Amino acid sequence: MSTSMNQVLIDSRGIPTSLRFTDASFFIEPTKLDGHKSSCCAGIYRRVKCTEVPLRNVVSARIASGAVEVQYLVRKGKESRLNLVMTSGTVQNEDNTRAKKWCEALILVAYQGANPSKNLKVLVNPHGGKGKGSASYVSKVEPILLAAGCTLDVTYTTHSGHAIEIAREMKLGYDALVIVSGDGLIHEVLNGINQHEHRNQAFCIPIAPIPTGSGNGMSLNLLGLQDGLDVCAAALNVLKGQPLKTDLFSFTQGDRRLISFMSQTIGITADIDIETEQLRWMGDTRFILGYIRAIIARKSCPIELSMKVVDQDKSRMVDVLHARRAGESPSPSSLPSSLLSDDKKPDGASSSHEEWTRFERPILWMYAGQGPFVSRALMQFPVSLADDGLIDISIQEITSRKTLLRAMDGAEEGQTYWINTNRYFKASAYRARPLASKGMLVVDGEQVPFEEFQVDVLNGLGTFLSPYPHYAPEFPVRDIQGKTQGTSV
Ligand SMILES: Nc1ncnc2c1ncn2[C@@H]1O[C@H](COP(=O)(O)OP(=O)(O)OP(=O)(O)O)[C@@H](O)[C@H]1O
Repeated sequence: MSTSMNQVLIDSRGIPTSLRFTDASFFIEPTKLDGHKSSCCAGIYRRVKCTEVPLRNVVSARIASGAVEVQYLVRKGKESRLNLVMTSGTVQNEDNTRAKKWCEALILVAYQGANPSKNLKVLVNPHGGKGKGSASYVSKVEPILLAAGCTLDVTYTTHSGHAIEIAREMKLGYDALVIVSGDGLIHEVLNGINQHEHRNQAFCIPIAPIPTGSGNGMSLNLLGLQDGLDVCAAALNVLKGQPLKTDLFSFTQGDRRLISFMSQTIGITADIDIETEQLRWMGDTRFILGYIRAIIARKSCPIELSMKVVDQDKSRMVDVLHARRAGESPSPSSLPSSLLSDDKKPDGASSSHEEWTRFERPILWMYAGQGPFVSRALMQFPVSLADDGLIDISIQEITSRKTLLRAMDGAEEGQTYWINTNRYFKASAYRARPLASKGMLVVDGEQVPFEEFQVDVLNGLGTFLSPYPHYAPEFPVRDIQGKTQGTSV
């Protein structure tokens, strides 16, 4: 029997079990005597069932009262969500000191040398999404964070705007801000940080969303489609994620300045958010219902829109995205000159990204922002990069009801789609002004009166925890006709 440093033998409820790890996985291998009872055969073991756990899913390993305890996250089935489980057993043929060393060695590789015991500020919104934030936090998230030995400073928000106050006054010593809610609370936290006495330092504390809101766009962008709505996967990201720098946006309207981290939207897409507020209990289905309602009404949105356009060629945007994912360095300040060549100038107008270009056509909606998903059913910015210094602007010109409804092909459970809007731009800034009666626009879920405003990019000011060096990979993209545009955009 191997007694290598990477293995210990335990007695797990009467079953001799080997625990070992490699560079990639942790293995639990129950063993039993191969048909013999004689002690002379005690060394001959037959493996009965082996469990392999990715090392990343290992949360804790320790010795407690002479027993080894390892906690880790596993899925019951390929498609199912993660759950925290524990394997434990008394140490066999080993002394406690060696088993303790084994636990330390496992944690060292499972955390790649990082400290598992983080100092965390946790904000829980009991009101977000279907109202299950508190229950999910207590039953699923907190046990994972405590298992890792984290120190938790938890606040349950009591009113709208509460998270702004907390973030504005918070201490700077936290390793991360854990936001148990949807995108709306992240928006509040970033706006609180923006008013912090030590703003720049506060912006460096990474934010880790735990998806208990309606849309949970940021969580989907960081964790991907499979894990983006899984609170246990998000808790694991708190422990194991690496800081990902993201652009933020400065939204200026008169004297008012807001930080936006995800999106600003005007027209039908804003109405969807506003008019389905009372359907919060439906989760993200409320957006699909709202979309159908809005398309039937098909209200136009008369605005004057000007942008500092950097690119408007979708296929080139996909190429740039792939190049960045393949490791090419970002080039926000040195955009390829080809992007600005004469044949690609927007609407034939003369343009460099320092010049304003007017978009003159009548529209149904405008969605500007970053991060592929705004909700599970809506991949609004599939070619978005986290820190390219640009804002993606998607504009739906007025078109037939039939064409618009066909976008719903992609809005099935587990499906995503790119509303193949008539126009998609990357810009360094934009301005919008209502041309008719003013309504509301929506900034990261916050309703704001639609009056003239300007948005500028704050390059790389935001920090989120992420398992990936970019937004999560492999977003399948469908266009409005339901045709696949690419599978790993
Ligand atoms: N205790 C509370 N009672 C009422 N509202 C609250 C409370 N705490 C926070 N809020 C407000 O709840 C709003 C909605 O939260 P959040 O946006 O996180 O969830 P959501 O809208 O369901 O999700 P998403 O933005 O992902 O669609 C926040 O903008 C915040 O102002």
